[in-house]
Amino acid sequence: MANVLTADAVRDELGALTGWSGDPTGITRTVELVSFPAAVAVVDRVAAAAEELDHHPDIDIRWRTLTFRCVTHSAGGVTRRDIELARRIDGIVGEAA
Ligand SMILES: C[C@H](O)[C@H](O)[C@H]1CNC2=NC(N)=NC(=O)C2=N1
Repeated sequence: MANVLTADAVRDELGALTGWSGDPTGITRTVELVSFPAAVAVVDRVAAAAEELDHHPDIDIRWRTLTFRCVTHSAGGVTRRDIELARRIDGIVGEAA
């Protein structure tokens, strides 16, 4: 359970993110884009950010709706790496169509 955040810490971090919910087992955000290509373009940019961070979200793609889930699989819970990835995803989504 190395560096997995407590429930209180996750709650505090969620307050500074946009539209995320969850707990120490994982944090999730669902967004709707204007089209399927726009959603896939967001996924492509998130993929680049994930590679930069070497930290990858679980991604569910359903037409224009994307659901991102962040958890540090090797730690078995939410760590600071997930918070940073979520912050990067918020930036990408905020700039999207
Ligand atoms: C070797 C590489 O650093 C690890 O496999 C990384 C890759 N991306 C990852 N992403 C996530 N979400 N959890 C991990 O434990 C993880 N581990």
